[in-house]
Amino acid sequence: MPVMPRDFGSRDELVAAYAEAFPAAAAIGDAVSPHRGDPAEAARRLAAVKPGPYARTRNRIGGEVTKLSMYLRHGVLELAEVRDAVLAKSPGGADKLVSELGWRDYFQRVLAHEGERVHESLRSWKTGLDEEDYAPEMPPDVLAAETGTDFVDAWVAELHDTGWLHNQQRMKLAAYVVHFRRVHWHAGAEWMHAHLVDGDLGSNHLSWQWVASTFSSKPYLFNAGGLAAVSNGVFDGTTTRGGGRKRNPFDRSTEELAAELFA
Ligand SMILES: Cc1cc2nc3c(=O)[nH]c(=O)nc-3n(C[C@H](O)[C@H](O)[C@H](O)COP(=O)(O)OP(=O)(O)OC[C@H]3O[C@@H](n4cnc5c(N)ncnc54)[C@H](O)[C@@H]3O)c2cc1C
Repeated sequence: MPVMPRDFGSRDELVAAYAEAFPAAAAIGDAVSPHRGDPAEAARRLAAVKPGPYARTRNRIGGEVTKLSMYLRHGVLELAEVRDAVLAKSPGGADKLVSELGWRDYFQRVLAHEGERVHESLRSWKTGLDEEDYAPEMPPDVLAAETGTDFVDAWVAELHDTGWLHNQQRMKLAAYVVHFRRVHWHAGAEWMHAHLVDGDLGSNHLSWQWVASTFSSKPYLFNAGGLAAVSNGVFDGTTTRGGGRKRNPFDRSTEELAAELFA
C-alpha cells in the first residue's frame, strides 16, 4: 500500500494530488467538500455536541445534529468514544443520541453478517411490485439536479457539492428515487454512496433497503406536509415545468400516495 503524502503548501495542492492519485473518484465530480477530515476538527465537533437540543431538533434540517458521521465512518472517532463523551456531558439527557449511535453499530453488524449480500434485496418488496418493475439506472434529470421539483434539485446539488446531507434529506431523496421514480434501490444507493463523505455500505445500502421495504416491513413514504415540516416550510415538493407551470404531486395523504404508487 503506497503511503500518501501528508504535507502540502495549500489545500489546492492537496486536492490536485489526490485527484491525480484517485482518478475514478475525481471523475465522479470535481466539487471539494467543505467538511474537513482532520482529527482536530473531529474533536471540536465532538466538544460542541448538545445532547438535549439534539433530541428536540434532530429531525429538522438545520437542527442540532452532530455531523460526526464522516469521522465515525473513517475511524477518526470511535462509536464508544462518542457515546462516553455525550454521556459524561449530559448523564440524563443523551439517550436519543446514544440510540442513534446504536443504528450505526447495528448496520455495521448486519454488514459483517451479510457481506456482499447487502448489494442484493435482503427480503421481498412490500410494495406489491417486483425487482424487474424498478429501473436499473438513475434518471439523468435527477443526476443533473434538473427535475423541476424543488427539494430534489436543491438536495441533489447539495449532495454533489458537499458530500453530506441531513438524515431527513437522505430518507426523502431515497423515497423519491425508489417510489416516485420507480428506480431500483441499488442504483440509488450506489449513486449516493459515491458522493457521501461518510459513505458506508452498511448505513447507506441498508437504509436504502429500509426505505424501499426490502429491509423493513413497509415502504417509507412522505408527502408535501412532511417535506414542509422538516425544511421549515422551504420545500413542499412543488414541481415547476416549462412556462412556469406549477403542480404538486406530493400534496396528498401518504395513504393516497401509497394507493397510487404501489400495486
Ligand atoms: C438513504 C440513507 C443513506 C444513508 N447513508 C449513510 C452513510 O453512507 N453513512 C452514514 O454514516 N450514515 C448514513 N445514513 C444515516 C444517517 O443519515 C447519517 O449517519 C447522519 O445523517 C449523519 O449525520 P450526523 O453525524 O449529523 O448524525 P447525528 O444525527 O448527529 O447522529 C450521530 C451519529 O449516529 C449515527 N447515526 C445517526 N442516525 C443514523 C441512522 N439513521 N443510521 C445509521 N447511523 C446513524 C451516525 O454515525 C451519526 O454520525 C444514511 C441514511 C439514509 C436514510
